Amino acid sequence: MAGGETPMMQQYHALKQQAGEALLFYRMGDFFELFFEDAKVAAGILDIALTSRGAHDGEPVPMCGVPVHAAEGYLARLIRGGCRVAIAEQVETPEEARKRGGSKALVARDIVRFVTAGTLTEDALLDPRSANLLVALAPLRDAVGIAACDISTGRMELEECAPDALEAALARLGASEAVVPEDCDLAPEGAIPDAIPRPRGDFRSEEGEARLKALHGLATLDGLGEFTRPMLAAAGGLLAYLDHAGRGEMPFLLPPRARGAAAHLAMDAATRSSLEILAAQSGGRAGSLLATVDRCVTGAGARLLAEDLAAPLATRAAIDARLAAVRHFHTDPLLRADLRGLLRGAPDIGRALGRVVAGRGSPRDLGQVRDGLAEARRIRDLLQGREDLPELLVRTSGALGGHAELVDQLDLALVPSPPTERGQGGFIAAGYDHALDALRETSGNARRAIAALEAKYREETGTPTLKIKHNKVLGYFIEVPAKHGDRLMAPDSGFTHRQTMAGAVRFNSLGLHEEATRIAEAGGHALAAEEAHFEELVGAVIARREAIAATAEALARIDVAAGLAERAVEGGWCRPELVDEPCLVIEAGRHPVVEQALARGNDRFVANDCRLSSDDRLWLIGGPNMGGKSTFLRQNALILLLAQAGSFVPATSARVGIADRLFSRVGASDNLARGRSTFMVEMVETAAILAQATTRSFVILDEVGRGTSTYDGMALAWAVVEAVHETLRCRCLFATHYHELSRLAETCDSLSLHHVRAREWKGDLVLLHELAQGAADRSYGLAVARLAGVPPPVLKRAKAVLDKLEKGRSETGGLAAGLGELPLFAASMAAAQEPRSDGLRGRLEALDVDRLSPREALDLLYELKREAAEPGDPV
Ligand SMILES: Nc1ncnc2c1ncn2[C@@H]1O[C@H](COP(=O)(O)OP(=O)(O)OP(=O)(O)O)[C@@H](O)[C@H]1O
Repeated sequence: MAGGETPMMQQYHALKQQAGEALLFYRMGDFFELFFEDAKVAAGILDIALTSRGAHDGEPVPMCGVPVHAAEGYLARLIRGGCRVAIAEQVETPEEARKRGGSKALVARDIVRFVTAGTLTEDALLDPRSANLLVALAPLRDAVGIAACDISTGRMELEECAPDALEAALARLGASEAVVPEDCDLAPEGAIPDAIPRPRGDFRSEEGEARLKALHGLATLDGLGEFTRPMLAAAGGLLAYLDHAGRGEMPFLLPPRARGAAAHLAMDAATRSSLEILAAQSGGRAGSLLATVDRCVTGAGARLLAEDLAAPLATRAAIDARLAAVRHFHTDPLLRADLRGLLRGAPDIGRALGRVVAGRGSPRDLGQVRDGLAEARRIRDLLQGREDLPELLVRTSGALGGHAELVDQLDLALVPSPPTERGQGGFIAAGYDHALDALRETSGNARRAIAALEAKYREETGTPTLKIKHNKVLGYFIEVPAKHGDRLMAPDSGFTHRQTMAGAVRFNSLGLHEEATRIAEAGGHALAAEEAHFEELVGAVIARREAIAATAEALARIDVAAGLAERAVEGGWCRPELVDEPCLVIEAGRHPVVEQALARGNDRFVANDCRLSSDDRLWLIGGPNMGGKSTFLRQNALILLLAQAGSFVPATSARVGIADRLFSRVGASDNLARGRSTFMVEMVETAAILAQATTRSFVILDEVGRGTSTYDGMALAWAVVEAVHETLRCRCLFATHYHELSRLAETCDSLSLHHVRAREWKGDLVLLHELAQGAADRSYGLAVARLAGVPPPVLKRAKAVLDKLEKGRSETGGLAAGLGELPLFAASMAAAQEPRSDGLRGRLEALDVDRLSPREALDLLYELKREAAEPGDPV
């Protein structure tokens, strides 16, 4: 700290040190000020003026500021800009400071909260249709614990995964903020770009267990589920960070749930992005599967749907339970319409509750809890009056009620539309508290008395322009235009002069003072009474927080089921049949996103069948560019994903064998940001499939190998198809341009050939988008190029080159000449794995170790080593 620093700057620097990397919002009166680098960063992001104040080390101090009343909007922009903000408030009034340290004393300030992307609860800062997750990662031995929470609704989940599955787990969660132990290098590059390092000691399992027990007042966690050490270590890191961010004020957290990996369909980051599940590859929600499927009428429903699609299920009973609920709403349009009507009016009680429990609730939040719970009860009545309700709906509707007492209390206590500001009062309903009513009556009477005074003074002074006004500085006062001022200035007028303005003079009077005092006193007491009621209502809500959160979750689940039913009716979707054997039999399947896009242009989507089964599990699909190969591949992956998420699917019938993992590699996309070439990405992703897929997986591969030279590409594609067929033995759709691969059908029993149809008509290419049996008869590259507007001279030249190449092919047998003589994949794998026999191995095998003296053993070891190092030795 510089020696000549003002006390304020000293205080600032001390706070900034605590704030660390976060921008420091330093409260000064009605503004939050930022200084030094913080000011430059904030001014840049917020596009506000950068000024300066005083000097530090002889240099002017850069400064910018935002008004406190508008701080939320600025905070939102800073958070979106990737910043974290520490809020330093004045923790005493200037009067208190003066009392404490004399007239020049500096008001004490302290950081009261860190605002970060993962710790938001404010409505204005959150997207109503997306969850906002904070995650903590704890590597422990050979596993990583993951703790994830959404403090806007209190949901918390713990899971554990292998380090190489971390990237996929993070891709599923899509957290807005992550914390990790300092000096840990588990981050798969780029997966958690801005992870915040926190003290290692926070990430200990004992710490996590102790914090969870303390938070939920439990002696043991056994009742909540089975938590592993890595899970608890991650929970420790998460809770410690929340404690730090809230400066000891913990946000709302429900008891954590353990997530088992086997319960869900696993998908890695590349699969998620290529299938465009929650976001299109262009970045936004528009064009994603979620956007096409989502018909939820509440924000909470939309959030739950996103979660369902991000983590589809892998157990039949759980999927069937969801499907039965969707079917119930699907077959009953009236019920669906009524229900959705009620849901539409239900406020987001999950998030309102989150704010209330975090101590940031407003009267409006209490009103939302009241209205949401009342609506939930209506929905329960609607559902529970019905017969043959599926089990999931019985269970969820059971969580909708039980709040009658609280709703009654809130109903009586609050006005119909309570304000977001609680400082002004006015939210407690008349009739709830007689003393409060009396105080309001008093101030109402006094207001009327003031109006009467105004009339009286006008008459007495003969000044019809006399007015009684009110402002923050003077309170109530009497005002007359300057030219009438003298009349009231007279010593015996009964008025006392207060202020002379350019065109008016202001006065006080005894009568006015008395009434004003009555108003102020009654008003102050009324505010205090309302505040006390607010606290008591908040207490009542907090006491039932877990039941309210369960209601919020039940409402979301019902909204998702009804929304999926609505979507199914709209698109003519069917209920899939889930089975355990590995098959995928889809009749007239469609790609929901492409179909919707085509419909906008009045184009029709051509539906196609898919029939994968144990003895026909690999389809090789050829055909022209733009023919619809990628679309077919993806639509089947999406149908499987939707089915396992518990949704109806865009097909006339679907029999889906439950998959454990879904892999999608569609096209080779550049990932320059991560410093890998197109082909490298393609191979890394293919390697991941070959390493991880099981017989229960479903894989779609689109033109693997196209990112390199023809020979290399075809050779790789060939070997990958063989490996999928022989080793992985999983269901797979494989699109390719390499005609030569069709020869694989001769050696691979469970592989069949298919193509997307096209026709040339009067020299033009007609793409039928229709899938047919058999290999593609020819390629249509030149025809597609013509369609795309490649100039005729270029096409003509290409045609000449093509003729020449084709002639060469027919003479030599082409690219695949000689491949027929290749040993089968299984045989070549067996050869590769056969134990190598050589001289060294032979000598070692023949050795009787027990009969060697130590000296002989050592000599022999030297000899063997020398032999091993000899050039040309096969070891
Ligand atoms: N079944 C279908 N019905 C109607 N239109 C379709 C269908 N399938 C694909 N299309 C249209 O054709 C376009 C190209 O489809 P797609 O990308 O699947 O072709 P492709 O065969 O994979 O092409 P390429 O080999 O060039 O990658 C799509 O954007 C869509 O507009």
